[in-house]
Amino acid sequence: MTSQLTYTQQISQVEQQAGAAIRVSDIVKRYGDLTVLDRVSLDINAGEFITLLGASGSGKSTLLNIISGFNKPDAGLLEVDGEDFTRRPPHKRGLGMVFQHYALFPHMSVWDNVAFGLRRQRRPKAEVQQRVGDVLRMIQMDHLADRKPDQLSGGQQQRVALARGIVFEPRVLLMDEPLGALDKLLREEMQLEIRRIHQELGITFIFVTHDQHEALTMSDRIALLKHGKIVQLGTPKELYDSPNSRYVAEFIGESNLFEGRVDADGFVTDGGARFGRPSGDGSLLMVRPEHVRVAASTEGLTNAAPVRVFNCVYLGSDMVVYGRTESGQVVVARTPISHGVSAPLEGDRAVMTWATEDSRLVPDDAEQRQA
Ligand SMILES: Nc1ncnc2c1ncn2[C@@H]1O[C@H](COP(=O)(O)OP(=O)(O)OP(=O)(O)O)[C@@H](O)[C@H]1O
Repeated sequence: MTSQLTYTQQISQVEQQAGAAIRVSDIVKRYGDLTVLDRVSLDINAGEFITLLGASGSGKSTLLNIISGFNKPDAGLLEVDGEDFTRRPPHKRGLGMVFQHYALFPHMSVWDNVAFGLRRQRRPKAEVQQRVGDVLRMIQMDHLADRKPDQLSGGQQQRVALARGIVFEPRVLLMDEPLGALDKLLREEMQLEIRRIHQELGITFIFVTHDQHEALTMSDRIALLKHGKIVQLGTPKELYDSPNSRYVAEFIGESNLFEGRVDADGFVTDGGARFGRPSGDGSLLMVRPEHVRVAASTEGLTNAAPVRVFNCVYLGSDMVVYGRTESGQVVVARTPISHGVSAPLEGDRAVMTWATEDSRLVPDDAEQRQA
């Protein structure tokens, strides 16, 4: 709902909302000759879960730290619910933070770790009791309140760090790779847990990760950064289905990309193959592996890429088939395993095929820059 409101409308709704709206306008950050953030602008809706995604060094943490106040921009404006926060010190911003290195006090119990900040602010005892109890119940750690951090698993420690971030009832929670130190299973469990807590609290979450899968799982919207610029902003589905450049198509999920051009009869690849004309604009035809089927012959197919199979990977529920066309292009198909269908063998000839409506035109990076 909120994503359809204008920034001004959101501001007028602030009283009823737990989360704050954030506007980043033309933020620039430089270190010497290196421009780390290059006029970044971003509107974050109140109550939204937004992820800053990008490769290492793309500027995600720098942007997050400018929002938190731990870093100062060289130019640009930061507004929180319409108020200028650009130069406001971190402790006066009222934003919660969770880092990858949870930095819990080792000599204090879980309870005391969570209560620490509130006690330092000299909040009344009853309020501290109430809030810490509520938050520990929310993160399902109330039964471990007396434990010390070294008696907890990594996932449990991260829950405590999360509790410390939300116990102040901030209107925004900033998280910098909070799951980076956890193993895959725990990470996936915590992704769902953080998503649940977001829904329960209704506050704005800004989450930094370099893991595209994590971003797709958790976010309402994703801002994909490259070299200090947001190259695409959208819902996970928008970024996955309609990437605006080769970079985005390759960063988010797996993709088959054919270089070529549209002509009167459809799409012709640089290698001379003909395919149906997909929607979109650009000189790359993209089709995701899960939309590619492996067929035995080209007969009756609009989209047919004959290949020699060079690898076939069994993934339990799915099978991934890698083929190479005569011109050397790799085409990947990911299909659910069904009984009675045998996997192609390495060295087999096969035909990779897809429905035209499952493919899409994507601008190559240079075209996207011109646009
Ligand atoms: N204090 C600093 N002095 C000089 N350069 C810095 C400083 N802090 C960050 N940088 C540089 O700024 C760029 C962006 O860093 P940032 O930490 O924002 O990237 P990131 O996308 O969060 O990467 P990562 O995923 O590796 O943490 C990097 O090239 C980094 O080396």
